[in-house]
Amino acid sequence: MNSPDTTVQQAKREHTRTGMSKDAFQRDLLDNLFYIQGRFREVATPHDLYMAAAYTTRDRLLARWVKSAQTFKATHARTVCYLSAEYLLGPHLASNLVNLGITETARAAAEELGMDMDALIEEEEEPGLGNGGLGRLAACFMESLATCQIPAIGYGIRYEFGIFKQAIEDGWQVEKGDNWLRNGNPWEIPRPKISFAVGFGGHTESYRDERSQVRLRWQPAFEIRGVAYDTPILGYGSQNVNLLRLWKAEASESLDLQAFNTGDYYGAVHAKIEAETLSKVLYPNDEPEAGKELRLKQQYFLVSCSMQDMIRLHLNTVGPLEGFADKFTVQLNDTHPALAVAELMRLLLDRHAMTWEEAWGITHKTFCYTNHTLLPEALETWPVSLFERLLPRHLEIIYEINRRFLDEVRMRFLGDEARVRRMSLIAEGHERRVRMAHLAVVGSHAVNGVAKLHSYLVKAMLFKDFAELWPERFHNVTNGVTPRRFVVVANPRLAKLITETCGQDDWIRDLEQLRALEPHVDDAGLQGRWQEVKRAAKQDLAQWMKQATGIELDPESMFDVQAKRIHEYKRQHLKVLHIVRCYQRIKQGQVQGLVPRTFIFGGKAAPGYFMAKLIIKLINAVAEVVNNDPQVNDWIRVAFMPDFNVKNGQRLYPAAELSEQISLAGKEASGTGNMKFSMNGALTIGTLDGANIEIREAVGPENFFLFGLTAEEVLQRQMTGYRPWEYYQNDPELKSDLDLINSGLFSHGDTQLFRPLTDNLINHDPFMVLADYRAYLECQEQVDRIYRDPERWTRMSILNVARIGYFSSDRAIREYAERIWQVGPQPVLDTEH
Ligand SMILES: Cc1ncc(COP(=O)(O)O)c(C=O)c1O
Repeated sequence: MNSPDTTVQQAKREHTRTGMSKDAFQRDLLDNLFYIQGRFREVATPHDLYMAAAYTTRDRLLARWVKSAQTFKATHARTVCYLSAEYLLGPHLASNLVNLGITETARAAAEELGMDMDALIEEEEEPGLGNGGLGRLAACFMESLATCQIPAIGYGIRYEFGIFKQAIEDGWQVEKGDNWLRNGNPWEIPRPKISFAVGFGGHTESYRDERSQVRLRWQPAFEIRGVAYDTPILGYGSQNVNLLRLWKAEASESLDLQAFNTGDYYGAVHAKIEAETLSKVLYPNDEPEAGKELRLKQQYFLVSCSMQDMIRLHLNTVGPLEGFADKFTVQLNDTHPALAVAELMRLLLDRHAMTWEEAWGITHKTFCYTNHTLLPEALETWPVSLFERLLPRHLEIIYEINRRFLDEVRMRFLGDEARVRRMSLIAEGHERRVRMAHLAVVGSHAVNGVAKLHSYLVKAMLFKDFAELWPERFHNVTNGVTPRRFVVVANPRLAKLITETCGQDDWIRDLEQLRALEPHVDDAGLQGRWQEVKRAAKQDLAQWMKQATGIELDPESMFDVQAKRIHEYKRQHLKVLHIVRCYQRIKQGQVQGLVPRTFIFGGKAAPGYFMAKLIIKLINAVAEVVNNDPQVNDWIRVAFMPDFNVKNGQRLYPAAELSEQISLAGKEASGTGNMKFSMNGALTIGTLDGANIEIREAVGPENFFLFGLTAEEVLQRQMTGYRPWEYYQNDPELKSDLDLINSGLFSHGDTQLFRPLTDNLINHDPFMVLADYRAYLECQEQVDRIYRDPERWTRMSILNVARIGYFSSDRAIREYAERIWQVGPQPVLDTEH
């Protein structure tokens, strides 16, 4: 062991701000506390300490970040630009410490100063700049891109208010503003000089250029500025740091000047405020809200800043724009940034004087598009009239793209005008609308779905006409999630056990290596420790839940969890019916075969989605009765975790034993929560939907609880006529469960409260809850049977983890890199340490 003297000297010798030893970290933590927070140890609040720890960690990223930028510039590295309206990042501190490889060092440094690193990590407010799966996928992809050493820039919007915070009052969801920047954000670096003007409104006009060619240009009515805020995204075990560049809206200087000069002080300030509303708030819906002008403005703001930035970078590093598509490949995360196709065309045509053919050649080679949903209500369209008013030049460009595209369709499919109408970028009707998905497909050279079944349905149904025209354009890349955040950070006990069992921690970088667990699956020692790890995580969650909600969970019971956005297609109400069935059976003394269970839900409902909010109320109403009935609460309890976000997800995944993935087959594109649960040793009860199918194949059908209609059967029933009331009438238990919900038992005598939900199920049931009810109950009985055999259950749990390696986002990123982006790694060399 070093003497104190020598360690202090070592720390001094180590670079200030980048030294990786405990002493260097400690010294810099105190420095940052003093020089950034202006505090000393005795008076520092937990928030001051968190800020100091965050800056100390960020300092250690910056050298790698600068090195990465230098490397990518010098090598002219091909770069992936990920365009996404959402990034659901989760807290940075713990994840950056893991990726730097200094979690234990930092912990020890903090401990010696009398600080608890876990408490500091808790202090961080997460940037909730996304709604759910799509935004979280973007965050996993950014981390995996850096881990796979692929140069990348993530472009998005720096919403001042992210996804609302959910509180539960009287069982109902109440939304609270998410002022996440209130206490400062130590992870971002503002770049006031990287800023672009974004126009709106006005008109287009023709003029003659210097070669007397007639050209078009746009004279916007007003402009807003987008200013870059950069966050470094570090890869695991690599020096590569990628850039997340988020745009904040500000008033343009010209607007300022005009208004102030005319003496209209109030008007000037007002205009400034109005400009800034553009990046004020994330739309809290999973689906687009029809006709919301601000949302279209946000989308254009994102793509205009991002495409202008790429062109700036290209001109600064590579030169002439002819090679743009060799330098950049741009991934459109759903249709929200699809306008980028028209914007790049505009910039190349109007600003850089290219011909249509030149500009289209580049644009088409640049873009790739990921589809995320088959739900018709989620397919974005915008009224042509709104485009005319806000983006007149883009509308002209879209019309021209459409004209040329439909000519191609007519040539290929002679006389098939119905097909032409179906494929047009413009939907005709009483209100003409721009189909953003069609714009994305036509403007991209690659289109992908996010799980095998989904990609198949994208080709066979959603974009059937397009797949017939361009079959080579369609791909599948099954989603993945990062094991760093969702195992190493979220579940350190499990990570330690895996590392000890496998004899190394290479699995963190190469998740397929989890296979090394498999030979140990019958080892009683491992099984015992595996159960211990799960029990400890359940106790942690129980403790948190008690403190957050007052609800007592029994860690000896099975933790059965459904956590995801609340949506009818995800069928949280199917799980409620199961709870009501358990309740009735226990009340009637039929407890044979039952296993004590804790039913845990988490998830937000879109603020305007009445049925989803009623489902939350129903869950809490059932919870109130069940949890307060001593006759049943030894057997079952129900808890709703408020404010399901990334941070709370990290509490849930490690503690879950049963993962509920029970959407109606054909509706869930992929799901990523399913992967996170399984990676943490939960067994899945699920339908053949989204990535469940591939998870089941990977972990083995015998280690997965399957039930329900297949996507094909769903289609057949829809075609032959689905009659939910027949299930209601013919299944006495189902009838009695629905009747009990309407009896007022769960609603203090109110027999009408849940009627909209139950009536909808009995009469319409668009997501076939009643058709799958019986199969679900039977499958749950099988779950109980196996849970009663802990050895068997644990074995299945270990096998789930051992075989889940495919669902790492590193694998997904490698597939994109090879099949879609044609981009390779560009390692950044460690020259300092
Ligand atoms: C906060 C949050 N919301 C939503 C999701 C998506 O869940 P699912 O894929 O089950 O819909 C996730 C994770 O995958 C998440 O972390």
